[in-house]
Amino acid sequence: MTTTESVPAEASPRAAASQPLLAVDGLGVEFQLRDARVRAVSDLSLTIRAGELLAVVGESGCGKSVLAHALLGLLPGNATTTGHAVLHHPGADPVDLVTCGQRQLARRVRGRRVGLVPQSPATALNPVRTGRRLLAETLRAHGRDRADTDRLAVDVGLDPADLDRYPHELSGGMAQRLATALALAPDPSLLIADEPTTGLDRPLVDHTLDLLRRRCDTGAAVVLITHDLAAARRVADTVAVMYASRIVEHRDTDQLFTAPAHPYASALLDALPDRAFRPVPGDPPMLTALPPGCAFAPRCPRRTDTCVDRPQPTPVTGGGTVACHHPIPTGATT
Ligand SMILES: Nc1ncnc2c1ncn2[C@@H]1O[C@H](COP(=O)(O)OP(=O)(O)OP(=O)(O)O)[C@@H](O)[C@H]1O
Ligand code: NI
Repeated sequence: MTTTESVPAEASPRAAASQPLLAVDGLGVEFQLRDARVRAVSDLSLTIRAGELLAVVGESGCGKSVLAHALLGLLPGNATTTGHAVLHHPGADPVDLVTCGQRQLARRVRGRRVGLVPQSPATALNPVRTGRRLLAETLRAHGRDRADTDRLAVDVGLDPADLDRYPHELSGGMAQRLATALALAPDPSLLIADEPTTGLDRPLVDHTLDLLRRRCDTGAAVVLITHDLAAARRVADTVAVMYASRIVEHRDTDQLFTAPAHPYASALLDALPDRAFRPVPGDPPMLTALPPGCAFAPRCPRRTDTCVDRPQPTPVTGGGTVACHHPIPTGATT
């Protein structure tokens, strides 16, 4: 804790939840291909607070993983990133993750203040080291006790004996849990978990989700990227719904699930087995040829001529934002 902090570090998680940790403003990512440009993230703005678990949901290819990689400076050379993503940290200067450069990201941010559970962990693990060695090295690099390896394994639902295996000896689900343990080892203030429950059976899915929730309850923040809307509902405080590179709705979890405002969010919820179990009609657009207006309009039952203009995110009664010319009335009173 520093004397300049207005909220004491030992404040309750509820109090900590008022501190902005990451402020993303106008983030854009474009990939240059030989004969086309892929617009993977467009004008994306959001704030994540300490103690908050934000779920990012949306159909395959809408830009969720690119968003994660942009925040960590992990995009390939054909990517151009614009906008800002300012990470605040008690007792340290804020860092703009978009403009600060690879050196700062590597030395001060990646795997320290911000941890990533990658979407395909099996390929991200060093093949010539056992899980125990990978974990012990990460712990030591961050000044933590190597003996914590077993505790971290148990935390993520891994049998400590499995830490003595090499990555190729791990099942997909085991590699997934090891990747989560590696991301947690430095005790990051922000954890970005990209589909962290892939390959896990239901009890381990719930175990992982509860682990992420507990991290937030002790003051860290988590971005959970997931296809699993039930998972988002179980643990997230807020949900950002992405469609074709943009956030189209960002609301409190209960409010979104009770009364979605964007027709796409509503269609996603209707696809759930315990609701209408009806897939979202039509296909998402190519990110190489996004329309100038609302990208969902061709699939949208509420579209009108107005939708040829791009809708901007606007506040929803009761909190949050929706980017739609014809949002579904949410019924909220204040
Ligand atoms: N290096 C790259 N070069 C060109 N296009 C890319 C590159 N990486 C990703 N893309 C494109 O960016 C878009 C967004 O990809 P992204 O991986 O973020 O989707 P996603 O929402 O994470 O999907 P999923 O749910 O399947 O993981 C896709 O159209 C993808 O093809
Ligand atoms: Ni992805």
